[in-house]
This record gives sequence, C-alpha cells and structure tokens, in this order.
Amino acid sequence: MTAATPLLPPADWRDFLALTKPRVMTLVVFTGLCGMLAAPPVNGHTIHPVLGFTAILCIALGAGAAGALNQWYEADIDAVMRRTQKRPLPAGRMDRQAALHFGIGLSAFSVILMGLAVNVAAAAILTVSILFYVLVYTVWLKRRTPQNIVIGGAAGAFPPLIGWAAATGDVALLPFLMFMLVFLWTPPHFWALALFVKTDYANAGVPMLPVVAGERVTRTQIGLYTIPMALAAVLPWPLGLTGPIYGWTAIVTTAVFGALAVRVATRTTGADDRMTPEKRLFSYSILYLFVIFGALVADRWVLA
Ligand code: HEM
Ligand SMILES: CC(C)=CCC/C(C)=C/CC/C(C)=C/COP(=O)(O)OP(=O)(O)O
Repeated sequence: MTAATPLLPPADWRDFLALTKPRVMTLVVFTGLCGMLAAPPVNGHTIHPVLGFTAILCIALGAGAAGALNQWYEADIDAVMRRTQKRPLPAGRMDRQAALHFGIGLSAFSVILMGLAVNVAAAAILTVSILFYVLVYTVWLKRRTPQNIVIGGAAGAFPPLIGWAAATGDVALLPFLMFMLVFLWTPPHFWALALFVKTDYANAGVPMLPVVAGERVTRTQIGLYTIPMALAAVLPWPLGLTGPIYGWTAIVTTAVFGALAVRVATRTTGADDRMTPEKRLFSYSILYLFVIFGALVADRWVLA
C-alpha cells in the first residue's frame, strides 16, 4: 500500500454494537419494557404483542443511536480516559463519519417506526430523550457544569414513560413517579462511580462533581438525592397506584439503598482507600432498578 492518507478499514459489526453502549442500555430498555407492562388495558385491551415488541425495539434502537452520537461527539475525551480508550473511535477502529451517519440514521429510523407503528406520544417522548442525551447532556452540559448528570440524566428516565405511552397513548401519575425515581436515582448511581474514577474525569477536563467540588460535597449530595429518590420509589403504594408486592419490594430494596448511601455519605477516605462502599453502592444501584421495576410488573400481573 502506497496511499498517502491512512484509510481506516471498514469497521466490524462489533464496533457498531459497541457504539450503542449495549450494557448500559439493557437497563434503559428494561425500564421501558416494565413501563409498558405496568400500563393498564385501554378499553379492555392490552397492547398487541407485535406492537409491544416493536415499541421496545424502537426504545433499544433510539437509545443505542443516542449512545453512538454521544461517542461521535466525545471521541476526544474518550481517548484520554482509561475506561473509554478502547472504544471504536478513540481506538481508531472506526471512521467518525461512519459513527455520525449510523447515529443519525438509527435515531430517525427508531422515531419514525415508533410514530408509524405504535403512536405519536411514544415517538415524541423517544425524540425528546434522544435530543436530551445528545444535545442537552453531551453537547451542552457535560463539559460545562457538575450539574450535567442531574439535568442531562433526565434522558435516561424517559423510557418508562415511553413504554407506558406506547401501551396507552398517554402518560399518567405512576409512570411519572417512575420517571422521578430514575431521575433522582441517577446522581447517587453516577457519583458513587465518579468517586472512584475521579482521576479519569480530571485528566479529561470533565467537570464531574468530585473533580470540581471535592469528595466531601459529592458524598453529601449522594446522601441528599437518596431521600427524594426513596420517596418516589415508595409513594406508589400509599397512593394506591400499586399493590403490596411492589410496595414491600420498594420498602426493602430502598432501605438497603439508603443504608449503602449513608455509609458512602458519612465516610472519609485516605490515599490508599479501596473505595469498597462506593463500588458496592454503584453495583447495587443497578440491581436495585432491575428489581424495583420487575416488582412493578409482578405486582400488576399477579394482582390483576
Ligand atoms: C447521565 C446519567 C448517567 C451517567 C453519567 C452514567 C454513567 C455510567 C458510567 C460511566 C458507567 C460505567 C461503565 C460503562 O461505561 O459501561 C455506568 C454504568 C451503568 N449504567 Fe449508568 N449512567 C447514567 C445513567 C444511567 C441510566 C439512566 C441507566 C439506566 C436506567 C444506567 C444504567 C447503567 C448500567 C446498567 C451500567 C452498568 C454497565 C456495565 O455493566 O458495564 N445509567 N453508568
Ligand atoms: C431512550 C433514550 C434515548 C435513552 C437514553 C439513555 C440514556 C441517556 C442513558 C444515560 C446513561 C449513560 C449511557 C450515561 C453515560 O454517560 P456518559 O455518556 O457521560 O458516559 P461515558 O463516559 O461512558 O461516555
């Protein structure tokens, strides 16, 4: 080969899959599915299985597309952080244009399919969540303020609303509380992780809370956000929106979340600290959402 400009070989399908952040998106898709399955029948009918499947597919494709556009925009900072260096763009396995086209094409496809096959309400909320993740979080806030994940994190809270809207054509108080639960869960989820990958963000110049405000403030904020998060989690039962299966699951799993968050909030660490409680809170935060959303569906279907 004597070409003057080095050309990248065509990217592998695995690189396109990696662009969609598949591991993170499993929980996004799961909360969307649970929002859909928790919705009540409309005029005696639940959503047709084919339409239900299409709606979940659209959430998965839309979320994946948003992840691809996020990586297209952030290739520079991903190249600096150890956790993200091996992604297809910073590792030089994919052309940036290919990632951009993939992200835009998949976003348009997911929204149009949702609008044509399912309904306009679900397509509209899907559009808002993609725009929120890409424009509000990634482009606007992430490099500017430590409140980036508080405001921008709303993007990841929309899927239960999308699922519910797909099934009913509308939104209601229960999916709104589920939105609030994920919205208020995001700061403890992310800041627990940010406490132990702080150096990565500092090196990349991303103003995450532990980098700009320090560990103490971050720990306190984790504790503070856990309080309204717990309220959003537990309220559906006393409000009569769910039954005891959800209610008791929410009480027990949220109490564990609270205990882990208090441990993180009240700790001070030295230089060689292994950050075990922080890692535990981060891992538990993921299990917590899977279990609590699963309980919402179990409640609806067992007590129906
Ligand atoms: C702005 C908000 C958020 C930020 C900044 C954030 C950040 C992160 C980061 C940096 C990781 C580490 C590992 C990785 O890159 O795979 C992670 C893991 C994870 N996040 Fe989040 N997250 C946010 C919101 C959410 C939401 C809304 C969900 C789902 C409802 C979610 C689900 C997950 C899951 C399932 C993992 C584990 C992935 C794995 O096993 O590798 N995150 N998050
Ligand atoms: C339906 C729909 C469009 C959903 C969007 C889902 C969404 C916003 C998820 C947020 C979770 C996420 C991947 C955060 C990563 O933050 P980051 O991008 O700062 O993480 P990084 O450092 O790993 O790139």
